[in-house]
Amino acid sequence: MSSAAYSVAVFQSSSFHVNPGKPHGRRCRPNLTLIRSSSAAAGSDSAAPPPTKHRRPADQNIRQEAHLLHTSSASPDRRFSAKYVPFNAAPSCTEFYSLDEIVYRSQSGGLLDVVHDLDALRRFDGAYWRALFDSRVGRTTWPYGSGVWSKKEWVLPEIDPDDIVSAFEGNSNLFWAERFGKQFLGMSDLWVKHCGISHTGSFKDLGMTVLVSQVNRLRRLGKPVVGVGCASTGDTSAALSAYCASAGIPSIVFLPANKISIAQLVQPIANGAFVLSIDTDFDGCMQLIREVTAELPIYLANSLNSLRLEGQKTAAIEILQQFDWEVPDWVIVPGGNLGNIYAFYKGFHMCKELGLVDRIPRLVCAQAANANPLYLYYKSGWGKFKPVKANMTFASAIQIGDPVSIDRAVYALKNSNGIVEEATEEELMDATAQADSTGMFICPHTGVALTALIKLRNSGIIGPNDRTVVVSTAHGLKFTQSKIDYHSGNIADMACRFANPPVQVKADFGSVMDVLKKYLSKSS
Ligand SMILES: Cc1ncc(COP(=O)(O)O)c(C=O)c1O
Ligand SMILES: N[C@@H](CCOP(=O)(O)O)C(=O)O
Repeated sequence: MSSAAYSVAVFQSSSFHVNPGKPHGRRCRPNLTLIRSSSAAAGSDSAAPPPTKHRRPADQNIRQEAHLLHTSSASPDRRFSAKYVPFNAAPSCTEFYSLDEIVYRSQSGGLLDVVHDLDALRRFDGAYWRALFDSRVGRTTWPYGSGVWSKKEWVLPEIDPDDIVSAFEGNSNLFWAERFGKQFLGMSDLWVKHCGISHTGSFKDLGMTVLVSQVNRLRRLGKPVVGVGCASTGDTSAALSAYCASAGIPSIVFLPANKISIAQLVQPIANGAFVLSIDTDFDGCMQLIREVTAELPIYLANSLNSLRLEGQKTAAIEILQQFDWEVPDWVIVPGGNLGNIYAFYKGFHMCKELGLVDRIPRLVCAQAANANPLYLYYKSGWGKFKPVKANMTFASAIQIGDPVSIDRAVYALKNSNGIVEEATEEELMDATAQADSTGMFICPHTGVALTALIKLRNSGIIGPNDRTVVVSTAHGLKFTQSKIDYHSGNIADMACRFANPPVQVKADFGSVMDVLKKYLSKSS
C-alpha cells in the first residue's frame, strides 16, 4: 500500500467516514461507515503479544495525514463552500466575496456575514450531521479533535487541514449547576457552559482558531498579510497572540491602558505579541485598529471580521450536542462588542435549518449597567441606537460603549424572541460570589449573565423547570483581583454581602481552637 493510501485508510479507521462516492438524497439515512482499524480487522492470535499499533507511517504526523485526505479527489469537503455576503441583505442582493479576499465591510459600509451553501449541506439530513459531529467528539484526529473543527463542514469547509491552527479548543464542559440552581433559584435544570475553560481562558479561542487558520492560508496564497491585529479588553488579545504564536505569525494588540486585568495583560506579552498600551478606552482602541488595518497590511482580528463568528457559533451547536440534540429553553450570554450573541443565534439557527433540531432557544443578552448601550436600545423599544461612554466595571472585558456588532445582536434577539437585561456592579459581584460559593469560580461577566437569570427568574419570565444555559465566557482565574477586592470588603459603596475573608489567627493551639469552635457552632 502506498503511504498516501495507507494514511487515508488509517484516517478512516479513527472516525466515521462519509462514503464520498455516494451522494445522499435528503431523506436517505446517513451513510456512515465505521471502518475498523487494520489491526483489529486482521484478527489476532491470543497467544501472541498484541501488535504494536502504528496509526500512520512513523515519518508522518496527523496534520500531513489529514492534508493527504483533503487533497485526494475523494475528499468529502469538496462538496461544501462558504462566502462573505452583506449582513442581512435583501434576497435580491448579488454582492459577495470569496473568503480568500481581505474584506471586512460591504460596499455600503455595513457588516458582512459568512454564508454557507445550505443546499449542498441539505443533501445530508439532520440525522447524518448529528451522527457525524457526535462521532468526532473525544478523538485526536486532525483537525476534528477540536470542538470547532469537528464541525469543519459548517465552519470553513474549503480550508486545507494543513493550514489549520488549532489547540483542540471547544468541547468545553456543560456544567450542571445543581446547587446554585436549587439554593438560589429553585431550579433543577440549570447549566453553565464553561467556554472559559479553554486554551487561553475564554471563548475567544473558538473564533480565533478560525481567523488565524484563514490568515495562515492567505499568507500561503501570497496575500499581503504581515501581521494580525486587534483592539481588546483582554481576551481577544490573549487568544490572538497565542494562536499567532503557534503559527509563527506576528500579532499586534491595542489595549486600553490600565483597564484590563494583569492576568490578561501578561498573556499577549508572554506570547510575543507587539503590545500597545494606549491611553484610551476599548472603543478608542477599536477606532484606531480599524484605521490602522485600513492603511497597513495588518489583518483585523476583532469580531467585526465575520470569520470569528463562524468559530464562536460552534458553542451553540455543542450545547445542543451535549443535550443529546434536545433544545434548551433559554441561553443567556453576556454581551460587550456583541459578536457572540449573534454567533450563538447563528449556530442554533443553522441546526434548525439543517434539520438537527426543530426549534431554537430564547436568547438573553446580559450587559453591565455601566456599559449598557444594547440594554438602553432594547428598553427604548429598538427606537434609535445611541452609543454610550462605557464606565468602569468589574466586568472589564465588556466595558464597551459602541459595539461593532450592534446590528447582528438586534437581529439575533428579534429572531429568537430574545430579552436584554443589565446588572449593577453590586448585583454582578454578588452573583459571582454566590456562584463561587457553590463550587464554581466564575468571571464577573458570567456574574452579569447570572444576574440576568436571577432577575428573569424572580419576575417569573424564566420558570423553575425551564432548561436554562448560562454561558460562562472567561476563566475566573483571569479576574482574581476583583474577587480579592470583594472578599476583603474593599469596594466603595458595596456591601459585599457574600464576602468570605480569611481569619487572621495567632500561631497557637488555643487561638486556633477558639476560632474553629466559633465557626463550627455557626455552621451547625
Ligand atoms: C469574558 C468576556 N465575556 C463576554 C464578552 C462579550 O462578548 P461579545 O463582545 O462578543 O459581546 C467578552 C468580550 O467582549 C469577554 O471577553
Ligand atoms: N471582550 C473583547 C472585546 C473585543 O471583542 P471582539 O470579539 O470584537 O474581539 C476582548 O476580549 O477584547
